[in-house]
Amino acid sequence: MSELLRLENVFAGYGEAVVLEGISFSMEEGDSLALLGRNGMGKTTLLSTLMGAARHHSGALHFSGQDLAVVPAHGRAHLGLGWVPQERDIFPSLTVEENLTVVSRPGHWNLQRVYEMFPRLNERRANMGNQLSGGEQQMLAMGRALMLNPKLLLLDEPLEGLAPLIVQELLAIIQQLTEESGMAVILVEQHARQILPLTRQALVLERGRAVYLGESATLRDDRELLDSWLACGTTPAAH
Ligand SMILES: Nc1ncnc2c1ncn2[C@@H]1O[C@H](COP(=O)(O)OP(=O)(O)OP(=O)(O)O)[C@@H](O)[C@H]1O
Repeated sequence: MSELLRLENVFAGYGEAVVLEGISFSMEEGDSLALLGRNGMGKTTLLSTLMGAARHHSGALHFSGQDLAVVPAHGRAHLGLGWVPQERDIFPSLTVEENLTVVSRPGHWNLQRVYEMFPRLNERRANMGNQLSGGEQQMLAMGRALMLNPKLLLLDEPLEGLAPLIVQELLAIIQQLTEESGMAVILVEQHARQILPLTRQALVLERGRAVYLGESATLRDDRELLDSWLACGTTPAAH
């Protein structure tokens, strides 16, 4: 496997404000990373920095052999970055199928494969984006990102606010993506216990700094670490 993403001592934020301080990690092709931390610790800012939506101040940012810092935001999807933002941002007045095809690029993921992965979207293919439940919107946002055939998929709190049954359905799909698809995935979550079993490595942010970078399995088994950084080691998962 070759290296896909490398951050070295990255500082980033909004305007002059610095949110991320000295972040370093790397991922290989097909790798998976759980990006964890409590509210406001910088998880979304890290994804936004990769997508060019937050301001990169300093430090090396390499993706797929290129210096990402010099690639404008609009060119990053083309390079192979797929983003599913927390807000989902689906097009409300387009049908499910139009949402999926409007941004597609050739590759393994096509309409048929996306419908196989998300049978609910197939059932709803003629519905408008604004006629979907929250869970269906999340599926559509993920399906649309897959249609771009990214090398790295960024999922920002995909389970947020969804009913338990949908959460279980999405967790099974995310597991297929992280374990079988060959695509690399960064998964942002506040509920660490649900996603640590699905990812190879984990990065925990605390006020914009990395306080843990290592195997997800190690973090999963360490209640003390989970409690101190995430306050979730001994409490039941929220969903
Ligand atoms: N557009 C913005 N402009 C200025 N500051 C911002 C902006 N977005 C986020 N911030 C600040 O950056 C810090 C990190 O926020 P961020 O959204 O990255 O955290 P997070 O870990 O993703 O939290 P959450 O789980 O609530 O989404 C916070 O202090 C937040 O107020």
